[in-house]
Amino acid sequence: MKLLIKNIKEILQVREIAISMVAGNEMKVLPKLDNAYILIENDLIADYGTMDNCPTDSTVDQIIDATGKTVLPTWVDSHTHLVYAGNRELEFVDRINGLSYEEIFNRGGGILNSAKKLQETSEEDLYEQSRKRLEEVISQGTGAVEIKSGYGLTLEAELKMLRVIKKLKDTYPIAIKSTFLGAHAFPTEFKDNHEGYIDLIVNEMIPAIAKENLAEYVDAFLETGYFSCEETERIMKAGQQYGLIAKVHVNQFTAIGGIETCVKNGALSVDHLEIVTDEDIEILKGSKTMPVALPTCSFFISIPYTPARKMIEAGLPLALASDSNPGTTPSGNMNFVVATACIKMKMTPEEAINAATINGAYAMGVEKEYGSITKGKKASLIITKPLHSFYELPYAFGTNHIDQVILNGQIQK
Ligand SMILES: N=CN[C@@H](CCC(=O)O)C(=O)O
Ligand SMILES: [Zn+2]
Repeated sequence: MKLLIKNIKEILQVREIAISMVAGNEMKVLPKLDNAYILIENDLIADYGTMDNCPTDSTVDQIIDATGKTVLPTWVDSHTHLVYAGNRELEFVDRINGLSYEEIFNRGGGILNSAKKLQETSEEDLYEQSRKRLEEVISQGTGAVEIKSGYGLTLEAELKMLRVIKKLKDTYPIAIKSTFLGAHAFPTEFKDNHEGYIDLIVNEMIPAIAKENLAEYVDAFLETGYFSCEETERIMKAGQQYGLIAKVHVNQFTAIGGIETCVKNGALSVDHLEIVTDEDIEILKGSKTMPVALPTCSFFISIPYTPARKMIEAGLPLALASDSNPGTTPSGNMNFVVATACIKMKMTPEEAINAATINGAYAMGVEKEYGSITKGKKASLIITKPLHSFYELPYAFGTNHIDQVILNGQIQK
């Protein structure tokens, strides 16, 4: 099957030679091609170029005329919790009325509230609720997504979440990576027995998950009041023994040395980073760990934004992800993530698009297949409506600019 997209006004993120990520000043550059075509063969990008070299219509099976439109790789959302049960609208109103995220958690709300709901929800119902959110983000241009467990907090409920993620993976053309986040919060019964819960994670949950091959990554909420550096380190090390690489929630509210712990343990990414110290930046500089910012979480719960300018100017890479979850970011819309990063974090559109494509792909280990327009990569593309320029994507932040989404060569409805 050959699909030709022709008369494209501009193709963004064209990388003739595959790269794994961009850092520092390189993030300002978003290579593009004007008046161009892309040829898709089955699920892959077979070729691209300017219109003077476009293949003739008779050599292909299907043609899309993209006159006036922009084509870019689908978003890569490397941090979500989009499998969950119910929602937390009441806590949203509690926060409007003055309670903080921390106060709500201390009253038994927050993650524990979502865990209670999920434990009472059947696997079928959980799948049904979650697939709607997955379909929504696909229509919003996401072509690869990481999904975490962490609203189960018992062996049985964590397995239920991970099986739902697996079923989504087997059913939809979007690329999915799965992360075990049993260390999201201490269940009430382990409130005063942290060691007991870590023992359960290390001795029972991780081996059971590995046996069913249900996760690629392991995560923890490394934060004051949640998991300490030492507790997280124990979990990362246990994960390593089963081939699970760490991707960790860290520095959302406080800096307690978590970034150093994660880098030391070979974490693929450190995510949130609303609070970042100079020392953290130095530690990240010498590492292969991708920092990941979640600006729509900052937006929704009114906490500081990741200091993107400072980090990029120090030479670091940065990825952007949605954090889609019922508590701090009930949205998986990567278009809004990119716009928020430009508007609130002062990232340029070029930096933000790099962060939400190739750097996101690195942060979830799919950079060889996704994140750029490169021959041989998966044909997962966004075709926009006609735009004045691609700056309109973050500028007109409330407009749906997406005309069509193609995932692995398949046009989505
Ligand atoms: N901060 C930790 N975990 C999620 C939120 C969890 C929740 O409130 O349900 C996050 O990344 O923001
Ligand atoms: Zn998260």
